[in-house]
Amino acid sequence: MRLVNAKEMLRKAKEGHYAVGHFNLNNMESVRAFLLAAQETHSPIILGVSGGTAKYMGGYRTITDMVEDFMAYLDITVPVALHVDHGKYEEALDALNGGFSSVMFDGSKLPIEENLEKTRHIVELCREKGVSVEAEVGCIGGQEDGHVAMGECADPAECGQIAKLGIDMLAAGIGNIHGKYPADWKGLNFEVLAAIQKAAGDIPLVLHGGSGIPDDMVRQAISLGVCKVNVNTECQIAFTEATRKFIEDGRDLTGNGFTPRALLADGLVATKEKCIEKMTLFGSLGKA
Ligand SMILES: O=C(O)C[C@@H](O)[C@H](O)C(=O)COP(=O)(O)O
Ligand SMILES: [Zn+2]
Repeated sequence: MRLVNAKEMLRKAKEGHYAVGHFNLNNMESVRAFLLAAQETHSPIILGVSGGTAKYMGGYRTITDMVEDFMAYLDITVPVALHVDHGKYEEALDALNGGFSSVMFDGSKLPIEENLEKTRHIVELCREKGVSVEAEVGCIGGQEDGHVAMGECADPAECGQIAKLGIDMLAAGIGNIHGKYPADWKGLNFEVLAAIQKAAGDIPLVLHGGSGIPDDMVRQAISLGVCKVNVNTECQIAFTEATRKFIEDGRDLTGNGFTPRALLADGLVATKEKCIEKMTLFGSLGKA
């Protein structure tokens, strides 16, 4: 199966009251781990690529070719969307030219008028190529410049404005943040989430910062209209901890003692298991 855009998988998720997992790629092992997890559980999946990952992995075209070739090699038959994550304007255009099937343009740090104008333009370009579009309103913070944000909430009126531009999904702050949540985090704001969904009509909503949110909050968010949940940090931790344990147990010294593929094998398995755990929580198993 070829890459698909995220429109149809999110429409089905909305109708079926579950969410599709968005998992960030970080290296070749993560490509393999997420594709195998989705195929094994018969789940649709969205593979997210940040600007940093695009640079690390050789640019958007290289990643498109790698994912498509892996899909053919592993005989992947479930729907897979390849999605720019938090794309700046130029990154969104590069990914569009590089064969991505879905694009997030993140104009949330711009004045709202500029965010609307640039999102409108990205939507026009993506429509021509059958590529789905995610927009963002109300900056979703994280640990930046040594300061841990506590989670901003977006303005539902602004969400209503951007939803009218023909986007396919909307990311809006509801108290969620990227990375590890601080101990005194107040939780998701479900009143704001309900108001945003009302303002955005039937546009599927996206929950960023999906690592570390208590399961019951994730379920409630899905029941209120979240159809895509982004996860990166928990998968990175799973990979790193498993790899560290492999070394600390001295297993890297078995065999010839210097094989990189063996060194990374446990990390791959741990990433796949974490992905399946999250897809189970999101309710997407068997929905491909
Ligand atoms: O960290 C990235 O580069 C990707 C994230 O911003 C992603 O969009 C996301 O929201 C995942 O959040 P996390 O699970 O808290 O890392
Ligand atoms: Zn994010």
